[in-house]
Amino acid sequence: MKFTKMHGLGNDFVVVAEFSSVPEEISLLAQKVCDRHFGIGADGLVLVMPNAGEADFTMRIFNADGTEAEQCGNAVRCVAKYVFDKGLTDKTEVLLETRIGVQKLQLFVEAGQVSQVTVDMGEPTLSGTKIPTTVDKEQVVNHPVAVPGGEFPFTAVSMGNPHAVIFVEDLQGIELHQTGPQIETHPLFPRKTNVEFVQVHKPDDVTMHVWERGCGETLACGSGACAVVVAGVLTGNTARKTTVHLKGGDLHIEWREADNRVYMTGPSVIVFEGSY
Ligand SMILES: N[C@@H](CCC[C@H](N)C(=O)O)C(=O)O
Repeated sequence: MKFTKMHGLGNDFVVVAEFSSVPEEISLLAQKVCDRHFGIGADGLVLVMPNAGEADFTMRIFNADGTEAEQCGNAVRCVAKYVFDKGLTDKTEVLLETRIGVQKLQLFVEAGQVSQVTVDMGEPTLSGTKIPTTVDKEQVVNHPVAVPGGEFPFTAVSMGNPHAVIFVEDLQGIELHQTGPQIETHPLFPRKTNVEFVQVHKPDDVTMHVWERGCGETLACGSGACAVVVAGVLTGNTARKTTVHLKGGDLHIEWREADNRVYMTGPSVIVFEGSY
């Protein structure tokens, strides 16, 4: 199987474009290739496939534990670079079908290669049961979650996948590897959740650390950064246009008032090619 190793701000993926549909044993394949000791090593396995409908391509994303995610902002940017840089398209506006629908990608090209991508990440879902959480409210804002590591007020946002966003005074005081998995698997979240801890420097400038569902700590999470800005606006912590600093670099996020959609801009990188 030919693959391309890519990353979006250190959130890394094995990208494969060899299949026309999802293979039966995809969960096992994802676990094997993502293993950092016995496989290639990645946070996720990404399939790029042809699309039979209005979109240009189809993407599916599988976490390192073999579970399928509905959405992945960093992987979407990687796919944009993959299809353009490899000559599968010459369009700079690409339609990509993911499990949450067709996403529009704007590609910025420098010297014939994609350097940055803006992704229309769609409208956030805020209804507690739709995210899903077990909290039956229109919005779940600063709701308490109690775990052995402490009690935290979280704001729940779905960007197609679930996120629990927690604003804290000092990120250094957070034991991410302890509290992350405790919140990820808390009964409040029937399909588990991604967990973002955020420190606000200025309303348009925040730092986020992320514990991802199905992967553990990653260096960046695109859908998570979008959820952070939505939660930031709902809680009065951030502006609608905010730079989110992650361990792997920066993302520029805008939750646009005019259309209620979230736009994410950031880079993606090809690291190497191989066969497995
Ligand atoms: N890193 C991704 C999100 C990947 C999926 C996530 N772990 C989930 O299970 O929802 C991103 O950049 O959005």
